[in-house]
Amino acid sequence: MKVAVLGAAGGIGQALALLLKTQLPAGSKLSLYDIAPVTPGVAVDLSHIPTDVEVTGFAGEDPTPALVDADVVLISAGVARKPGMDRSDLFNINAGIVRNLIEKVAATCPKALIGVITNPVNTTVAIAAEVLKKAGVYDKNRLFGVTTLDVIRSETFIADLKGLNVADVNINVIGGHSGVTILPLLSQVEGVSFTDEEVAALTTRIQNAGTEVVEAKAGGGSATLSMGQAACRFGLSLVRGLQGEANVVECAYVDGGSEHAEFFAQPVVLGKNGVEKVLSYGEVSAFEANARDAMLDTLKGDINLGVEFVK
Ligand SMILES: NC(=O)c1ccc[n+]([C@@H]2O[C@H](COP(=O)([O-])OP(=O)(O)OC[C@H]3O[C@@H](n4cnc5c(N)ncnc54)[C@H](O)[C@@H]3O)[C@@H](O)[C@H]2O)c1
Ligand SMILES: O=C(O)C[C@H](O)C(=O)O
Repeated sequence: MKVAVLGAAGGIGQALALLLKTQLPAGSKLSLYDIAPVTPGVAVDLSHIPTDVEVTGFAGEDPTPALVDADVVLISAGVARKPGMDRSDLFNINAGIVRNLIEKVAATCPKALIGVITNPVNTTVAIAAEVLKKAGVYDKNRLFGVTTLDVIRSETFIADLKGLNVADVNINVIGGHSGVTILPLLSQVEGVSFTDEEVAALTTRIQNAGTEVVEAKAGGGSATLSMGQAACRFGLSLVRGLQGEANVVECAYVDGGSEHAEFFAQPVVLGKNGVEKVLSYGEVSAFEANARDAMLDTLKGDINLGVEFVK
Protein backbone atom coordinates (compact mmCIF):
# COMPACT_ATOMS: atom_id res chain seq x y z
CA MET A 1 0.00 0.00 0.00
CA LYS A 2 1.45 3.37 -0.97
CA VAL A 3 0.20 6.64 0.53
CA ALA A 4 1.34 9.99 -0.90
CA VAL A 5 1.07 13.23 1.07
CA LEU A 6 1.18 16.44 -1.01
CA GLY A 7 2.03 19.47 1.12
CA ALA A 8 4.08 17.20 3.34
CA ALA A 9 6.45 19.86 4.68
CA GLY A 10 3.62 21.97 6.10
CA GLY A 11 2.03 22.01 9.51
CA ILE A 12 -0.56 19.37 8.66
CA GLY A 13 1.71 17.49 6.30
CA GLN A 14 4.47 16.86 8.84
CA ALA A 15 2.07 15.86 11.62
CA LEU A 16 0.21 13.57 9.22
CA ALA A 17 3.42 12.05 7.91
CA LEU A 18 4.60 11.29 11.44
CA LEU A 19 1.32 9.60 12.35
CA LEU A 20 1.28 7.60 9.12
CA LYS A 21 4.89 6.52 9.61
CA THR A 22 3.93 5.04 12.98
CA GLN A 23 0.45 3.73 12.11
CA LEU A 24 0.36 2.49 8.51
CA PRO A 25 0.36 -1.30 8.15
CA ALA A 26 3.77 -2.96 7.99
CA GLY A 27 5.17 -3.02 4.49
CA SER A 28 3.48 0.22 3.43
CA LYS A 29 5.22 2.98 1.53
CA LEU A 30 4.86 6.65 2.48
CA SER A 31 5.72 9.20 -0.18
CA LEU A 32 6.10 12.87 0.75
CA TYR A 33 5.97 15.81 -1.65
CA ASP A 34 6.07 19.57 -1.14
CA ILE A 35 7.48 22.51 -3.09
CA ALA A 36 9.58 23.27 0.00
CA PRO A 37 13.21 22.10 -0.35
CA VAL A 38 13.16 20.68 3.18
CA THR A 39 10.87 17.80 2.14
CA PRO A 40 13.51 15.14 1.43
CA GLY A 41 14.91 16.00 4.86
CA VAL A 42 11.52 15.46 6.48
CA ALA A 43 11.53 12.01 4.91
CA VAL A 44 15.06 11.26 6.16
CA ASP A 45 14.07 12.42 9.64
CA LEU A 46 11.00 10.13 9.66
CA SER A 47 12.98 7.24 8.22
CA HIS A 48 14.91 6.94 11.49
CA ILE A 49 11.72 5.89 13.32
CA PRO A 50 11.79 2.12 13.62
CA THR A 51 8.61 1.02 11.83
CA ASP A 52 8.20 -1.09 8.72
CA VAL A 53 7.04 1.85 6.59
CA GLU A 54 9.40 3.07 3.87
CA VAL A 55 9.48 6.87 3.55
CA THR A 56 10.69 8.85 0.55
CA GLY A 57 10.63 12.62 0.06
CA PHE A 58 10.46 14.81 -3.04
CA ALA A 59 10.65 18.58 -3.48
CA GLY A 60 10.42 20.94 -6.43
CA GLU A 61 7.81 21.87 -8.99
CA ASP A 62 6.75 18.38 -10.08
CA PRO A 63 4.92 15.95 -7.76
CA THR A 64 5.04 13.10 -10.32
CA PRO A 65 7.82 11.03 -8.70
CA ALA A 66 5.88 10.99 -5.43
CA LEU A 67 2.71 9.83 -7.15
CA VAL A 68 3.94 6.80 -9.06
CA ASP A 69 1.92 3.74 -7.95
CA ALA A 70 0.15 5.67 -5.16
CA ASP A 71 -2.99 3.97 -3.81
CA VAL A 72 -4.00 6.93 -1.65
CA VAL A 73 -3.18 10.62 -2.16
CA LEU A 74 -3.81 13.08 0.68
CA ILE A 75 -3.52 16.75 -0.30
CA SER A 76 -2.82 19.50 2.26
CA ALA A 77 -0.74 21.73 -0.05
CA GLY A 78 -1.72 25.38 0.03
CA VAL A 79 -2.06 28.38 2.29
CA ALA A 80 -3.86 28.51 5.64
CA ARG A 81 -6.06 31.20 7.23
CA LYS A 82 -4.98 34.11 9.38
CA PRO A 83 -7.28 35.91 11.85
CA GLY A 84 -10.02 37.89 10.09
CA MET A 85 -10.03 35.60 7.06
CA ASP A 86 -12.73 33.20 5.99
CA ARG A 87 -11.84 29.86 4.34
CA SER A 88 -13.20 31.25 1.05
CA ASP A 89 -10.45 33.92 1.18
CA LEU A 90 -7.98 31.10 0.45
CA PHE A 91 -9.65 30.35 -2.89
CA ASN A 92 -7.46 32.63 -5.04
CA ILE A 93 -4.25 30.81 -4.14
CA ASN A 94 -5.41 27.31 -3.28
CA ALA A 95 -7.70 26.75 -6.28
CA GLY A 96 -4.76 26.83 -8.68
CA ILE A 97 -2.59 24.68 -6.40
CA VAL A 98 -5.23 21.96 -6.17
CA ARG A 99 -5.97 22.10 -9.90
CA ASN A 100 -2.30 21.65 -10.79
CA LEU A 101 -1.74 18.82 -8.31
CA ILE A 102 -4.87 16.95 -9.40
CA GLU A 103 -3.74 17.21 -13.04
CA LYS A 104 -0.63 15.30 -12.01
CA VAL A 105 -2.65 12.76 -10.02
CA ALA A 106 -4.88 12.22 -13.06
CA ALA A 107 -1.84 11.62 -15.26
CA THR A 108 0.20 9.49 -12.84
CA CYS A 109 -2.11 7.53 -10.49
CA PRO A 110 -5.67 7.95 -11.85
CA LYS A 111 -6.97 5.02 -9.78
CA ALA A 112 -5.75 6.40 -6.45
CA LEU A 113 -8.19 7.38 -3.72
CA ILE A 114 -7.83 11.15 -3.25
CA GLY A 115 -8.47 12.98 0.04
CA VAL A 116 -8.56 16.77 -0.30
CA ILE A 117 -7.72 18.68 2.88
CA THR A 118 -6.80 22.02 1.30
CA ASN A 119 -9.37 24.76 1.94
CA PRO A 120 -11.90 25.85 0.98
CA VAL A 121 -12.81 22.14 0.85
CA ASN A 122 -16.38 22.84 -0.32
CA THR A 123 -14.82 24.30 -3.48
CA THR A 124 -11.46 22.53 -3.91
CA VAL A 125 -13.19 19.12 -4.12
CA ALA A 126 -15.40 20.44 -6.94
CA ILE A 127 -12.24 21.71 -8.66
CA ALA A 128 -10.63 18.29 -8.29
CA ALA A 129 -13.70 16.58 -9.77
CA GLU A 130 -13.76 18.89 -12.79
CA VAL A 131 -10.04 18.37 -13.46
CA LEU A 132 -10.46 14.59 -13.24
CA LYS A 133 -13.48 14.77 -15.57
CA LYS A 134 -11.47 16.79 -18.10
CA ALA A 135 -8.75 14.16 -17.97
CA GLY A 136 -11.37 11.44 -18.50
CA VAL A 137 -10.53 9.61 -15.26
CA TYR A 138 -13.21 10.83 -12.83
CA ASP A 139 -14.59 8.19 -10.49
CA LYS A 140 -16.86 9.75 -7.90
CA ASN A 141 -16.16 6.90 -5.51
CA ARG A 142 -12.47 7.79 -5.33
CA LEU A 143 -12.63 11.49 -4.45
CA PHE A 144 -13.17 12.74 -0.89
CA GLY A 145 -13.19 16.06 0.91
CA VAL A 146 -11.70 15.34 4.32
CA THR A 147 -14.18 16.55 6.97
CA THR A 148 -12.96 14.24 9.74
CA LEU A 149 -11.75 17.19 11.82
CA ASP A 150 -15.37 18.26 12.28
CA VAL A 151 -16.15 14.75 13.52
CA ILE A 152 -13.29 14.51 16.02
CA ARG A 153 -13.99 18.01 17.32
CA SER A 154 -17.63 17.09 17.82
CA GLU A 155 -16.66 13.93 19.67
CA THR A 156 -14.28 15.87 21.91
CA PHE A 157 -16.65 18.74 22.71
CA ILE A 158 -19.60 16.43 23.42
CA ALA A 159 -17.54 14.23 25.75
CA ASP A 160 -16.24 17.33 27.56
CA LEU A 161 -19.70 18.84 27.97
CA LYS A 162 -21.39 15.64 29.11
CA GLY A 163 -18.56 14.00 31.04
CA LEU A 164 -18.47 11.00 28.70
CA ASN A 165 -15.60 8.74 27.70
CA VAL A 166 -14.73 10.23 24.31
CA ALA A 167 -14.06 6.74 22.93
CA ASP A 168 -17.79 6.01 23.32
CA VAL A 169 -18.99 9.09 21.41
CA ASN A 170 -19.94 8.67 17.76
CA ILE A 171 -21.53 11.32 15.58
CA ASN A 172 -22.34 12.08 11.97
CA VAL A 173 -21.36 15.55 10.75
CA ILE A 174 -23.02 16.35 7.43
CA GLY A 175 -22.99 19.12 4.81
CA GLY A 176 -19.61 20.67 4.05
CA HIS A 177 -16.54 22.07 5.78
CA SER A 178 -17.10 25.75 6.41
CA GLY A 179 -19.25 27.79 8.80
CA VAL A 180 -22.95 27.00 8.54
CA THR A 181 -22.30 24.13 6.13
CA ILE A 182 -20.85 22.10 9.03
CA LEU A 183 -23.80 20.35 10.67
CA PRO A 184 -23.23 17.95 13.59
CA LEU A 185 -26.25 15.69 14.12
CA LEU A 186 -26.33 16.01 17.90
CA SER A 187 -29.83 14.55 18.11
CA GLN A 188 -28.42 11.17 17.06
CA VAL A 189 -25.72 10.86 19.71
CA GLU A 190 -26.53 7.79 21.78
CA GLY A 191 -26.86 7.83 25.54
CA VAL A 192 -27.06 11.58 25.94
CA SER A 193 -29.56 14.40 25.59
CA PHE A 194 -29.07 18.10 25.04
CA THR A 195 -31.23 21.09 25.89
CA ASP A 196 -32.16 23.41 23.01
CA GLU A 197 -29.65 25.92 24.37
CA GLU A 198 -26.90 23.28 24.45
CA VAL A 199 -27.68 22.23 20.87
CA ALA A 200 -27.49 25.83 19.64
CA ALA A 201 -24.26 26.60 21.53
CA LEU A 202 -22.51 23.32 20.68
CA THR A 203 -23.45 23.52 17.00
CA THR A 204 -22.05 27.04 16.80
CA ARG A 205 -18.87 26.01 18.62
CA ILE A 206 -18.26 23.10 16.24
CA GLN A 207 -18.92 25.34 13.24
CA ASN A 208 -16.48 27.95 14.54
CA ALA A 209 -13.84 25.60 15.93
CA GLY A 210 -11.46 26.30 13.06
CA THR A 211 -11.66 30.02 13.80
CA GLU A 212 -11.09 29.25 17.49
CA VAL A 213 -7.70 27.76 16.54
CA VAL A 214 -6.88 30.47 13.98
CA GLU A 215 -7.44 33.19 16.59
CA ALA A 216 -5.54 31.32 19.32
CA LYS A 217 -2.57 30.89 16.95
CA ALA A 218 -2.70 34.68 16.40
CA GLY A 219 -1.43 34.79 12.81
CA GLY A 220 0.60 31.58 13.03
CA GLY A 221 -1.81 29.53 10.93
CA SER A 222 -4.76 27.22 11.51
CA ALA A 223 -5.29 23.75 12.95
CA THR A 224 -2.39 21.44 12.08
CA LEU A 225 -2.01 18.87 14.87
CA SER A 226 -5.69 18.02 15.30
CA MET A 227 -5.97 18.01 11.51
CA GLY A 228 -2.97 15.72 11.25
CA GLN A 229 -4.78 13.32 13.59
CA ALA A 230 -8.04 13.68 11.65
CA ALA A 231 -6.35 13.12 8.28
CA CYS A 232 -4.48 10.13 9.67
CA ARG A 233 -7.73 8.59 10.91
CA PHE A 234 -9.34 9.16 7.52
CA GLY A 235 -6.29 7.98 5.55
CA LEU A 236 -6.02 4.81 7.62
CA SER A 237 -9.74 4.17 7.06
CA LEU A 238 -9.18 4.47 3.29
CA VAL A 239 -6.32 1.97 3.58
CA ARG A 240 -8.41 -0.43 5.71
CA GLY A 241 -11.16 -0.30 3.10
CA LEU A 242 -8.68 -0.91 0.27
CA GLN A 243 -7.36 -3.93 2.18
CA GLY A 244 -10.85 -5.41 2.25
CA GLU A 245 -11.80 -4.76 5.86
CA ALA A 246 -15.58 -4.75 6.30
CA ASN A 247 -17.72 -2.00 7.85
CA VAL A 248 -15.22 0.84 7.61
CA VAL A 249 -17.45 3.90 7.92
CA GLU A 250 -16.45 7.59 7.88
CA CYS A 251 -18.24 10.83 7.14
CA ALA A 252 -16.72 12.54 4.12
CA TYR A 253 -17.62 15.20 1.56
CA VAL A 254 -18.43 13.15 -1.54
CA ASP A 255 -20.28 13.14 -4.84
CA GLY A 256 -22.65 10.60 -3.37
CA GLY A 257 -25.92 11.29 -5.15
CA SER A 258 -27.25 13.44 -2.33
CA GLU A 259 -30.63 15.05 -2.86
CA HIS A 260 -29.20 18.20 -1.25
CA ALA A 261 -26.15 19.11 -3.35
CA GLU A 262 -23.69 17.64 -5.84
CA PHE A 263 -21.18 17.23 -3.01
CA PHE A 264 -22.37 16.59 0.52
CA ALA A 265 -20.65 15.25 3.62
CA GLN A 266 -22.37 12.12 4.86
CA PRO A 267 -21.45 8.68 6.20
CA VAL A 268 -20.01 6.28 3.64
CA VAL A 269 -18.77 2.68 3.76
CA LEU A 270 -15.20 2.48 2.45
CA GLY A 271 -14.01 -0.48 0.42
CA LYS A 272 -11.64 -1.71 -2.26
CA ASN A 273 -12.79 0.96 -4.73
CA GLY A 274 -13.27 3.85 -2.34
CA VAL A 275 -16.92 4.58 -1.55
CA GLU A 276 -18.59 1.18 -1.46
CA LYS A 277 -21.93 2.48 -0.25
CA VAL A 278 -23.38 5.85 0.67
CA LEU A 279 -25.27 5.54 3.93
CA SER A 280 -28.33 7.48 4.93
CA TYR A 281 -27.50 10.03 7.61
CA GLY A 282 -30.70 9.02 9.36
CA GLU A 283 -33.42 10.91 11.18
CA VAL A 284 -32.75 14.53 12.08
CA SER A 285 -34.38 16.93 14.52
CA ALA A 286 -36.37 19.99 13.41
CA PHE A 287 -33.38 22.19 14.37
CA GLU A 288 -31.06 20.08 12.19
CA ALA A 289 -33.50 19.95 9.27
CA ASN A 290 -33.75 23.76 9.33
CA ALA A 291 -29.97 24.15 9.56
CA ARG A 292 -29.47 21.66 6.70
CA ASP A 293 -31.92 23.44 4.42
CA ALA A 294 -30.54 26.86 5.32
CA MET A 295 -26.96 25.89 4.38
CA LEU A 296 -27.74 24.69 0.88
CA ASP A 297 -27.49 27.98 -1.03
CA THR A 298 -24.06 28.60 0.51
CA LEU A 299 -22.88 25.07 -0.20
CA LYS A 300 -24.13 25.08 -3.79
CA GLY A 301 -22.49 28.48 -4.35
CA ASP A 302 -19.17 27.12 -3.04
CA ILE A 303 -19.42 24.11 -5.35
CA ASN A 304 -20.34 26.24 -8.36
CA LEU A 305 -17.28 28.44 -7.79
CA GLY A 306 -15.09 25.35 -8.19
CA VAL A 307 -16.89 24.14 -11.30
CA GLU A 308 -16.63 27.58 -12.92
CA PHE A 309 -12.94 27.88 -12.00
CA VAL A 310 -12.02 24.84 -14.07
CA LYS A 311 -14.36 25.67 -16.96
N1 LIG B 1 -9.98 20.03 5.74
C1 LIG B 1 -9.73 20.51 6.94
O1 LIG B 1 -10.44 20.18 7.90
C2 LIG B 1 -8.56 21.41 7.18
C3 LIG B 1 -8.08 21.61 8.48
C4 LIG B 1 -6.99 22.43 8.69
C5 LIG B 1 -6.39 23.05 7.60
N2 LIG B 1 -6.86 22.85 6.35
C6 LIG B 1 -6.22 23.46 5.17
O2 LIG B 1 -5.04 22.70 4.83
C7 LIG B 1 -4.14 23.56 4.11
C8 LIG B 1 -2.75 23.43 4.67
O3 LIG B 1 -2.69 23.90 5.99
P1 LIG B 1 -1.30 23.87 6.80
O4 LIG B 1 -1.60 24.41 8.15
O5 LIG B 1 -0.62 22.58 6.65
O6 LIG B 1 -0.48 24.99 5.99
P2 LIG B 1 1.09 25.17 5.92
O7 LIG B 1 1.34 26.52 5.33
O8 LIG B 1 1.72 24.84 7.21
O9 LIG B 1 1.55 24.04 4.87
C9 LIG B 1 1.17 24.09 3.54
C10 LIG B 1 2.27 23.44 2.73
O10 LIG B 1 1.87 23.44 1.37
C11 LIG B 1 3.03 23.63 0.61
N3 LIG B 1 2.67 24.04 -0.72
C12 LIG B 1 2.22 25.24 -1.16
N4 LIG B 1 2.02 25.20 -2.48
C13 LIG B 1 2.33 23.95 -2.89
C14 LIG B 1 2.32 23.28 -4.12
N5 LIG B 1 1.95 23.91 -5.24
N6 LIG B 1 2.70 22.00 -4.17
C15 LIG B 1 3.08 21.36 -3.05
N7 LIG B 1 3.13 21.93 -1.84
C16 LIG B 1 2.75 23.21 -1.77
C17 LIG B 1 3.83 24.66 1.38
O11 LIG B 1 5.20 24.64 0.98
C18 LIG B 1 3.60 24.18 2.81
O12 LIG B 1 4.64 23.30 3.23
C19 LIG B 1 -4.75 24.96 4.21
O13 LIG B 1 -5.43 25.25 3.01
C20 LIG B 1 -5.72 24.85 5.36
O14 LIG B 1 -6.76 25.80 5.28
C21 LIG B 1 -7.93 22.03 6.13
O1 LIG C 1 -10.33 26.88 9.95
C1 LIG C 1 -9.47 26.72 9.10
O2 LIG C 1 -9.14 27.62 8.32
C2 LIG C 1 -8.74 25.41 8.99
C3 LIG C 1 -9.64 24.22 9.03
O3 LIG C 1 -10.60 24.24 8.03
C4 LIG C 1 -10.28 24.00 10.39
O4 LIG C 1 -11.47 23.68 10.44
O5 LIG C 1 -9.56 24.09 11.40
